[in-house]
Amino acid sequence: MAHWGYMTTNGPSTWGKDFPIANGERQSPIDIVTTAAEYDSDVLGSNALSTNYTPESEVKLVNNGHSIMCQITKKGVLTGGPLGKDEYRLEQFHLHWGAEDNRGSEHTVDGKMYASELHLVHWNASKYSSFADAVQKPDGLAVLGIFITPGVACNQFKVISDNCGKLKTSGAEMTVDTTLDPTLLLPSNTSDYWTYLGSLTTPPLFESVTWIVFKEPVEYSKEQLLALRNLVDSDGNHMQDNYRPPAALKQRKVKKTFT
Ligand SMILES: COCCCN1C=C(N)c2cc(S(N)(=O)=O)sc2S1(=O)=O
Ligand SMILES: [Zn+2]
Repeated sequence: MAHWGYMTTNGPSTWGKDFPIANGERQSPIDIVTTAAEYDSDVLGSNALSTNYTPESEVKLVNNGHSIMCQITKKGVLTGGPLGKDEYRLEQFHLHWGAEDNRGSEHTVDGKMYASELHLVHWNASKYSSFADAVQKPDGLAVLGIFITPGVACNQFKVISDNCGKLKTSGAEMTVDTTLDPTLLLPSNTSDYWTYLGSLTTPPLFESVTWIVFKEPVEYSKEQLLALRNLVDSDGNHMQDNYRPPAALKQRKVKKTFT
């Protein structure tokens, strides 16, 4: 099987061959049509989404051939909002981005694409015994989606962007001794978000993700975005445009926590 990627020959339009769920009923990302999203005070309003992350003392960065990923060892927890009482544990975060600032995010808002999108991946530790056990369950994962727009540098992201040069090739890994507080990667407003039931946006495309996409974007500097674009993917090309375009909403409703 030719390895999946984002080129014409192995990109999102070809994934259905090896991963038929690509045309499933709850695929991600989606275009968020803001006027169609339903404000749902009781489910969402009652218990606010809450993150309780412990700052990492060292981070493991991996160029996995289709993104740059930061593996988390501390036991940060996400709960509340659409997740109810279940506690979801932070496992890793990674990003998707474009070759230019006008594209790169996976979710779009009324058709608008951002320059990049950060994904904090969590698994339901209240119901499952491990990440691998949770990854295929319909309520197994929760991913926070944060839009990224060019602007001032994000200090907390510096530990990743300053090391991209040493992670150039696919498979490269490194451990960096530094404190990283994942809370500081989030927008200042974490009350306003859209949420819906979806999937992984890369193969194996498991339909196991409760998506929480924040309305407020965060800023990264041009240099930080360029650092991402200089990474090299598993085909030896510049890792750019590693985003899946929006999938059909089908019979789903998007909820929002703000009016
Ligand atoms: C057995 O392992 C199956 C896949 C494990 N993962 C791999 C991804 N490519 C991936 C993409 C994710 S995304 N883009 O939907 O956040 S989350 C995620 S993941 O759950 O961390
Ligand atoms: Zn992702």
